[in-house]
Amino acid sequence: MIGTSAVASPRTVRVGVYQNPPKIFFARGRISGIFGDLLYAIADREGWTIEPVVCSWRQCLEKLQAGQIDLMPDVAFNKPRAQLMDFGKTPTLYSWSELYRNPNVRLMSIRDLSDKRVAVLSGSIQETYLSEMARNYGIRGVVFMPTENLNAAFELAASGKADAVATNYFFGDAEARQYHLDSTPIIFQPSQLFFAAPKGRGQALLNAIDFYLEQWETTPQSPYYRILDHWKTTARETHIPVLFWWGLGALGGLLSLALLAMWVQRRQVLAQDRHLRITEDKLALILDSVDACIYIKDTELRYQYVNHRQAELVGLPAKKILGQTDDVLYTPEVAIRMRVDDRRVLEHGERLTVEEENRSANGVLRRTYLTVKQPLRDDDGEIYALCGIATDFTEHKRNQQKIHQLAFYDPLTGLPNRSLLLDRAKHALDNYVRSQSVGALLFIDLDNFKILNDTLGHGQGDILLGQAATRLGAQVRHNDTLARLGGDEFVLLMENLGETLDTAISDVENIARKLLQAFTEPFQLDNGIYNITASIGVALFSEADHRVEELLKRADMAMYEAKASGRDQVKFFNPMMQASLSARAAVETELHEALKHEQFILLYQPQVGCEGRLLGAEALVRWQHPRDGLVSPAVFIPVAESTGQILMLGRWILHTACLQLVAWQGKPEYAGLVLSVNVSARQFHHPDFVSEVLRTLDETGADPTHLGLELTETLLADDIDNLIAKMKALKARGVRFSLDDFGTGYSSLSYLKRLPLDQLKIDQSFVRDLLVDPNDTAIVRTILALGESLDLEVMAEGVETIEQRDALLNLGCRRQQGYFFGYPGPPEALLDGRANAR
Ligand SMILES: Nc1nc2c(ncn2[C@@H]2O[C@H](COP(=O)(O)O[C@H]3[C@@H](O)[C@H](n4cnc5c(=O)[nH]c(N)nc54)O[C@@H]3COP(=O)(O)O)[C@@H](O)[C@H]2O)c(=O)[nH]1
Repeated sequence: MIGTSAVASPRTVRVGVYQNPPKIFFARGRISGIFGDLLYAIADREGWTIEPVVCSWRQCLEKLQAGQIDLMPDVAFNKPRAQLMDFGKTPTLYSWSELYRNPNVRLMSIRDLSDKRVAVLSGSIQETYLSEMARNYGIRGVVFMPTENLNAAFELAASGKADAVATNYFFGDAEARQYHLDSTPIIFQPSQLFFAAPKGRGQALLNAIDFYLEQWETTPQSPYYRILDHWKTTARETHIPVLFWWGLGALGGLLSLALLAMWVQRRQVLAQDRHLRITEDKLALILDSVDACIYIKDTELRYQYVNHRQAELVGLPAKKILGQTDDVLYTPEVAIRMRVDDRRVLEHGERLTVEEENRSANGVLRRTYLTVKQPLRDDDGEIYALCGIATDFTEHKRNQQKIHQLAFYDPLTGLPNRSLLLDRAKHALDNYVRSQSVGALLFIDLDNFKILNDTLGHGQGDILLGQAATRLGAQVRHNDTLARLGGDEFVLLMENLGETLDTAISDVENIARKLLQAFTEPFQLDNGIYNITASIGVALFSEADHRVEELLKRADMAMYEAKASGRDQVKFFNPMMQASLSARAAVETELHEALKHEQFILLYQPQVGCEGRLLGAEALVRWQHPRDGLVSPAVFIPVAESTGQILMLGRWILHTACLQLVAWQGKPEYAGLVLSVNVSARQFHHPDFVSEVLRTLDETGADPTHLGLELTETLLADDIDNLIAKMKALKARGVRFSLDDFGTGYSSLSYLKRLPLDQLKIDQSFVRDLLVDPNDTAIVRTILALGESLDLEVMAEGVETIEQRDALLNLGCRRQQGYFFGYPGPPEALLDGRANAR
């Protein structure tokens, strides 16, 4: 995620480590725990080598001040410490402290601390804070028992040598169970935990740590959250970032303390405490200034206390709320839901965290609250009330939804994107394995969408895609997932189609037909209407091997079959397609060997002009397969193109053709011939294509003016300016260009005019039916006229009979190629063949 390093200086960083799991501890020679993992994640990116220095908390503090270590993790910020060491800007964790008691000791409020022995980590923030608190509250006789490490403190409390132990919540919650200590309601001092460095000597390290923390803490997928997750500190069920929980926890801790103090004061009646400095009024002031709704309800669910924010939410003054129940304040649905939750708290003593959606007082603004409800107990542990703290997290929720939307939905159509589809498909397949209820994946691809994009522009293409998504969406069942994979590709995932294959197939067929019908009406674009069709490939779950990728591949193959059969069709994946897929995979594997051992040859087919004069030849590659003999390029060129092997093969073909040209240059009868070489789109688009051709010409010494490159119309679909630039660079050296298979694809006239072409080659399909289909005659005539107006030569290919030859001559097409003049053969055969004879 991070592209640049914060400081980028490789160095050894000495880090103090002490036992305080899960935040930090030393295990197997490494620093472990949340701080440890974070530090290593940062060190990996910064090139730091971490050198752990094991020490007790106090020793670590001393070493840090003496500059014997460079970093100390897990240090709570306070002003005195800030005099002695430097802190980063971004807190690493948010925590609070808590007291854990020996089960034989009664410890319900801070007042009970009187004459108690409290074990604390020596020099810790808990020691300082508790002694200050005891002094402020006038609590006498508290004896602090400082220990070198937290485990020793817990041991003291467990063995009865101390009555309680004070520690941070992270460590305490996990350890208290092991030592059979009970947690108490006494929680205090929310704190922010940092990495600290020696005063004035570690700013660069802290900056680097801040750099990562700042970014990671605002990014849900970052290492920060992964690490917290790993140490089980995130609240998975609500997917709320851990920071939020810590913030809420800290607030909760503070408020609980305040509330508790307030109620304890009230209940312990003015009792003995003349020393109590914090009055109820002051606490109410604090509670009113907090940005959260706080309330207390008695066991009859009547409000006993509401703070200012809660009164605002309800829209009544606090005194009008007191004594009321939710039935009077909220809509019946909200009141019922609240009552159910409140009962759980009061009757079962549960501490609940619930997400609530309430309307504001004026009933218009809908806000989302994260509410913590907890029971309040008296000295005997009896529940006498509940306390609720509701934090408005509407903004957070909105942001969360935005992030989710961006991550899993396609912005153009609002449909699920590829990630969400893959996730749902995986669940669907898992479900299929369990239930055997058939499902299907339909791959929907718009026909010739590229033409729309290229001719009317991407803006119009987007409009059509949006409308297509709406039309498709209207046809699908509620529980199915319609997704957009990208471009003009949509996928429909259908589940629970029943257990018999026959019904499933007919259901899928029905839906697929409806999807095709959705395209029968023209689409309304900005400047008029546009007709388009779609092709659909279907793969059924029952046929797949339970892998999403395989299922997608099969549906994709079936979709291509639908296109090959004339488009606007539905095809189901069948084993024949699988066979062709396997054969293709075999070709791909064998091509590696073939390229390594140069198992290819070039054959040359004559191209003739007036009176059958030999003008040149087209080089056509063949694979001399050691087992299968001569293999047609129709079998292996498409595979080589899709795997990229065409790049290596193309280089060999060009090199061999150039060597042939050089051989001809020495022989007068061949010297004037032009040799045409087919170039695939992938080859041409390679950034080094031009330099490779020029280098081959230079290395072989072939005359560039006798080399022709045959490009296909598919090339014109991509970045035309780049295409023209490349052609011009080669043209400058004299290389010639033909547009092959002309008439089968689509070529915009404006493009054609800009391309530095020499020749159009009429596709053989038009020549084949020239004598029987007047349309083909018209097409050939049009291409010839086009060639004339653009000043381009026109060559017809696929001429097999004398009648075709004559018909072409009559139409004015003098340049011809085809079996009638000669089959592709060895170079010597060019002059021996019929080319000469005709
Ligand atoms: N990128 C590269 N592609 C190549 C190369 N060599 C061939 N190919 C492409 O493979 C496809 C099949 O080629 P091939 O089997 O060689 O067929 C060519 C001719 O043999 C065939 N042809 C020629 N005359 C006739 C005829 O009278 N009748 C008839 N039925 N077929 C005939 O046409 C093919 C030539 O097509 P074209 O290239 O479009 O001029 C084919 O797409 C080749 O392009 C290579 O080296 N690189």
